[in-house]
Amino acid sequence: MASSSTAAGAGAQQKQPPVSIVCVGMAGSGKTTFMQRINSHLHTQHTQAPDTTAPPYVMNLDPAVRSVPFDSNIDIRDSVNYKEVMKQYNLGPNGGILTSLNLFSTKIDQVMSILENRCLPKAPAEGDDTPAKPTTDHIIVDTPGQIEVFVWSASGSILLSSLASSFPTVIAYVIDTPRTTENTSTFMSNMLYAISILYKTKLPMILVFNKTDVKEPTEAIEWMRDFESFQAAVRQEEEEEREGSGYMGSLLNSMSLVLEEFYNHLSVVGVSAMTGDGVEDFFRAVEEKRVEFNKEYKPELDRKKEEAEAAKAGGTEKEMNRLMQDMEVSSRAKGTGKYKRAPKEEPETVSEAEEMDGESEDEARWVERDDDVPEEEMEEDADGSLQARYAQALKDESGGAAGSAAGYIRRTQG
Ligand SMILES: Nc1nc2c(ncn2[C@@H]2O[C@H](COP(=O)(O)OP(=O)(O)OP(=O)(O)O)[C@@H](O)[C@H]2O)c(=O)[nH]1
Repeated sequence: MASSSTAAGAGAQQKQPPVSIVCVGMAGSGKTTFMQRINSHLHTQHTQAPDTTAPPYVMNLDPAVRSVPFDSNIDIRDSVNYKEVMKQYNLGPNGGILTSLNLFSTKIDQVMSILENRCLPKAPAEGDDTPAKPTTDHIIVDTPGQIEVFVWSASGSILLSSLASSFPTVIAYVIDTPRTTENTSTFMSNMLYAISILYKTKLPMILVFNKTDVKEPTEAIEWMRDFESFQAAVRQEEEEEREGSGYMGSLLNSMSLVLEEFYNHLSVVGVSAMTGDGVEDFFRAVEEKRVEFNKEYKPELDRKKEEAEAAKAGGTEKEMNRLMQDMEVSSRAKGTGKYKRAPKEEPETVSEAEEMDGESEDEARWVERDDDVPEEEMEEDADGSLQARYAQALKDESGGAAGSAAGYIRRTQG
């Protein structure tokens, strides 16, 4: 406990943003029990060291859960009624969860501003040297048991990327150890699931082997660290005819070689959400991943964000230029704006007509609207106000995060 509390306390004094821990895992792996355990661990820590630690900020993103055994600061069920969504849109359970998440993610702007307000360290008043008391050091997030609905949906991506853009974010992939280590193929299936989540979310991941009170993850960890021991287990299963054909065995063997690189990117801890065993190891891994996030993931995320913003700004500018070109052409053609035509004076005498013919074509056809107005002001008046209005309209169209989130969902979900 000492090391994790020290890390949390030191983090607070340097005014680091809290780390957000997103718990994902298959149904029944023990996510909710694990959430309850880490929540109570952080509360106990805060009771013991109130000046250097803070209780966590808790979010529940599972719309279908009937009751959660911990208090949530933000609960998706407060904004979306899962049962109503199913009824109204005539959906099944998974469609209901997906649509509820989609509806919730259209409010991501509000959610993020609450999170930032409550969880980011406040800047001290000028001249105030006292170390800031942490608001919170951890944001913990529970997700639906249907992992694919969360990880593979547009709304899941929006929620995760929004979190990661404001806070160091870590995925805690909770695994049911006794079931996963039943045999090599179940183990491999679970690892492939983890790999798909790692590559989809592009966030640092901790493999949490849960239920260690029932079975220690020693075997699983050995399989990850040493592919030869995994291959030996595959051979043994084949000999015992536990796992069917040789084809399956050679596939598993090849996979174990391929996955070696993936395993190197992970932190692995064994915990028992039931007894609390291993929770300190988990928080040590979180601190490691926080550092890794800031060093490796954040620069990449920032680069992507800048690229997206530049592309958006570039796109808007291009649109604006095209629009302005169109406007110039049409105002030239129509004789409006700065190309407004002077009312044509009819020559009253032949000499007047000759004089008028002698004027340069430009002078005769295109005259400034008001000679007393400086040119820059004129341009602004003629085109600028319109330009500003169009720029505003384009800005409005591209929308804030919520607008773009809604658009993104519409586009990706059809
Ligand atoms: N023995 C043991 N049982 C556990 C542990 N953690 C969870 N369980 C049990 O596993 C079952 C599922 O736990 P939950 O926390 O509901 O799992 P979940 O992943 O949230 O499940 P969903 O809500 O369906 O996604 C429950 O019966 C828990 O009591 C543990 O560390 N040890």
